[in-house]
Amino acid sequence: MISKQAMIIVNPSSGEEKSSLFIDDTENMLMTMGYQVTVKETKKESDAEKFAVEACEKKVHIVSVMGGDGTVNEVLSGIAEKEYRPVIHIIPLGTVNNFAKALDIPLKPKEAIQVLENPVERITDIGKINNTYFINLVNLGAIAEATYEVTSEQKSKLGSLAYFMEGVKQYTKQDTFIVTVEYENEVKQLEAMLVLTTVTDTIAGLQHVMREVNPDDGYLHVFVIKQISGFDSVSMLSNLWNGMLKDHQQVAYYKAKSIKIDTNPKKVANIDGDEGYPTPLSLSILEKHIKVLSQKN
Ligand SMILES: Nc1ncnc2c1ncn2[C@@H]1O[C@H](COP(=O)(O)OP(=O)(O)OP(=O)(O)O)[C@@H](O)[C@H]1O
Repeated sequence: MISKQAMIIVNPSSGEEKSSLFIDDTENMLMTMGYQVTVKETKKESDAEKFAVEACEKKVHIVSVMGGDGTVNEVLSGIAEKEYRPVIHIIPLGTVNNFAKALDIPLKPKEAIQVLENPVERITDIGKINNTYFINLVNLGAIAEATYEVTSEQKSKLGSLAYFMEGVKQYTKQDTFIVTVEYENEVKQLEAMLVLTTVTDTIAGLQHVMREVNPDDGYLHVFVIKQISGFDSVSMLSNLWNGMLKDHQQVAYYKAKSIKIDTNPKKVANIDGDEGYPTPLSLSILEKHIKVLSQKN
């Protein structure tokens, strides 16, 4: 008899580089459950995606991912448009672990491994951006060369979005850009500081902060944050905290199956100071596409 197949995809560089402590436990648990297990270790960018493609081709039943959001994103990108898609089990080892938080996956690795014993299967959408995929958030906008100071404690407590809001106090007009949103045959042009497009309700490490968002609701949720003052940034943070970002007067909100976003200038850095995406961007949603194991509430 051919036994059921499982694959463990490990990024040894994720978070605090503690993956080696948990590989054996995961492998043993899967073997006890009757799986034949292959362990794949990533060495560089795209390895996790490549292994995930292989898992689809070999019709592996379950893929356990040990890593942070970057690794999970690569794995989900690898399986996104395959006809056969394995069930995904996540052992969060990153620093932020947005996706795990959004799906209520335990953040302690040992507890995340134990999810295998008594899982609930959750189905989630996945976002498509041009020809790649995203599981949480696409953000456009940053305050260039921010000089503001936030303690690392504040940053880890509030997340990088709060850090961004703090920076608003230093903001100058040059930090805005023109965003054109094409949505349900309408074209809207706005002056924006930040555009957030999300599939899940967890952003910048802040868990369940967007009441209108569910990972399986079949929609992209776009928040265009217009020009804001220091005063606005405080009230906006409070709205975010209470799950009401979309209701803030300086926020334009769109719920869409697909949306086109263009900016002027063409390339806008993102919150974390990365280069960001060159625009125009074409975003869409693949509905109820990925099966992820989580815990019972
Ligand atoms: N062996 C490796 N050594 C160094 N970098 C690696 C290795 N394998 C993969 N990578 C890189 O690690 C990146 C993903 O890291 P990941 O997001 O999982 O961890 P993290 O940054 O600590 O977590 P988080 O995103 O939650 O903060 C991938 O984009 C990939 O390029």
